[in-house]
Amino acid sequence: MLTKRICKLLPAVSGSLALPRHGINVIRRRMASDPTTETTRFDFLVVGGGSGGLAGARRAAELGAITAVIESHKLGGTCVNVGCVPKKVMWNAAVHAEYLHDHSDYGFDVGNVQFSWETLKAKRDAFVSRLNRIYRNNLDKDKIQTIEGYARFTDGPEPTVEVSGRKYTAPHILIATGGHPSVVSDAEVPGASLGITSDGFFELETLPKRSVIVGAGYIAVEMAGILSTLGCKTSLIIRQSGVLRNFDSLISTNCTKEIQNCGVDLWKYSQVKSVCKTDRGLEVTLVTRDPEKKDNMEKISTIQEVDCLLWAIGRQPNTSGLNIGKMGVATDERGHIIVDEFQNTSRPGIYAVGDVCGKALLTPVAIAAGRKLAHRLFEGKKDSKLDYSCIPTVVFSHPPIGTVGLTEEEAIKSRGKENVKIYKTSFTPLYHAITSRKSQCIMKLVCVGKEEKVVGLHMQGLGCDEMLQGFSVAIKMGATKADFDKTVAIHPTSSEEFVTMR
Ligand SMILES: Cc1cc2nc3c(=O)[nH]c(=O)nc-3n(C[C@H](O)[C@H](O)[C@H](O)COP(=O)(O)OP(=O)(O)OC[C@H]3O[C@@H](n4cnc5c(N)ncnc54)[C@H](O)[C@@H]3O)c2cc1C
Ligand SMILES: NC(=O)c1ccc[n+]([C@@H]2O[C@H](COP(=O)([O-])OP(=O)(O)OC[C@H]3O[C@@H](n4cnc5c(N)ncnc54)[C@H](OP(=O)(O)O)[C@@H]3O)[C@@H](O)[C@H]2O)c1
Ligand SMILES: N[C@@H](CCC(=O)N[C@@H](CS)C(=O)NCC(=O)O)C(=O)O
Repeated sequence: MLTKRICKLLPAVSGSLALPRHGINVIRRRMASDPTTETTRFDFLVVGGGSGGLAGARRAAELGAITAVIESHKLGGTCVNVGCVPKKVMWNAAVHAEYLHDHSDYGFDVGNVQFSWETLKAKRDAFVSRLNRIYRNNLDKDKIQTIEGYARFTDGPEPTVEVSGRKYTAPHILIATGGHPSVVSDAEVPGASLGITSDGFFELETLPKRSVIVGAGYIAVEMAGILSTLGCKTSLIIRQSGVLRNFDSLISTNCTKEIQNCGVDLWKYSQVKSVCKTDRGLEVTLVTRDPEKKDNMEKISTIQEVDCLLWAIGRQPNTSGLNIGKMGVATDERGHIIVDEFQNTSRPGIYAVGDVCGKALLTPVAIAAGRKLAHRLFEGKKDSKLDYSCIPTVVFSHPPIGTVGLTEEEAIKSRGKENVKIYKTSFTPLYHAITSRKSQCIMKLVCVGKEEKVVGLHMQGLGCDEMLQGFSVAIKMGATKADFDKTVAIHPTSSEEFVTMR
């Protein structure tokens, strides 16, 4: 069963493994060590063995390029080790906890159910370690050299990368070094370093009893939902009135409600003022200034006996140690590498993909950009580039959110209010017809022009995570509202509402 699941996650494990077409002799010839400079040469040198780097490297090798991947930590990068994969395991566990509440309504007497975080963590860690090994095997099978260590650029007649005193070069070097969680310094918030980030969340050995999460984005919403649903008293501290403020307003408003519906204690218009350690845990002092209240007075509150303070306030690119400034690789004010639509940096022969570029920080985006680049460089497909429009994304909240394309606000801004037509609905899914626990399903279609082209689709509700991919295909193909209406509904499902909206 596990093997089957891994294969689904990693198609190449079970599928045919494409070896470089030129064979091993060519590898010897092109992966040559220059005895005068002791620099090893490849066709393609990839810095970072995460989603984008691995995908780009493997596609390049398949297309015949002699390739190496440099990784300083664990193969698989953020997604495999401290991101999507372990997060989804935790979300699945939380979904079990939710369903447990509904079992008696569905006629099951499950008695006194015990939950072991320790068991879950051990199984999750074992799975992640297995993925690390699979990725290593995949690289070996594809004849891609894995170089362990931290890469740093050194300039010379050509861009060169140094790892543990050894030098490597290639006519094409890809930077796919991802990012790391942003932190608040103790100077900004005294005691801030007593907290952890999402990386630390995956190291927790026991389920915290009392957690405080700071942030209003994907990670804050997902981790607050997981902890609260698994039984930890959880407070979420947000600076404004709602979470996910960059999402469509319907999603932001509804998710802000749902997060409280799953037991999270939400502190709006609040920020952490200070943190201190007591013998009963952390004491987190908050400052709240609520503009919705008449007096709008600053209020100071304290949350005590906190055993997990988690900062989830965004991510920073891994560029500071690369020495790329001296290479003529331009970065923005936050350190993200600036690339054009073909992932070219400002230095010819050096490219960047994934989180390090700071645009759409999602695994499939990094993978797709890496693969498109490989086709351009090693298959001569000069127009091969990723189209960054209409990228579907799911937030694994409770219930999950699915969203693709323009928000209502973006459509109005770009097309004018008179050219935008909105269809929306809100209902209680049939699953909840007989449960005392309820969650809503909300849906919105954003259409533009006379033809009512669907340019945005936003939803939150049971099953919305798995519902999104198919609708994204239709929207990418340019479907109109009439195309949606022409499609016969599937009953009884929540997704049918999208083809019967009026
Ligand atoms: C908690 C969390 C949950 C997430 N959930 C999802 C999700 O559900 N769905 C989704 O699509 N995305 C999710 N993401 C985002 C996703 O993980 C990233 O977008 C994706 O991993 C980016 O891939 P990348 O290749 O750009 O970088 P990474 O995967 O971060 O890989 C970069 C690699 O480069 C290595 N590296 C860095 N510097 C050097 C150096 N100088 N030398 C050698 N190696 C170096 C790092 O060790 C790392 O392995 C999540 C992220 C987090 C943090
Ligand atoms: N399911 C998924 O696909 C998934 C899951 C996890 C992560 N990711 C990716 O990883 C990225 C990083 O996730 P993230 O949640 O860390 O970042 P994020 O989604 O960018 O959200 C961070 C939010 O935290 C708030 N914030 C920023 N600084 C703050 C501060 N000093 N104090 C309090 N709040 C602050 C901001 O919200 P306000 O401005 O509203 O205050 C900001 O939008 C995401 O953007 C996403 O692309 C994807
Ligand atoms: N469905 C994906 C593969 C699954 C996937 O996204 N895997 C993540 C980690 S579990 C990844 O980073 N893959 C990099 C790679 O497959 O090269 C694809 O082939 O595009």
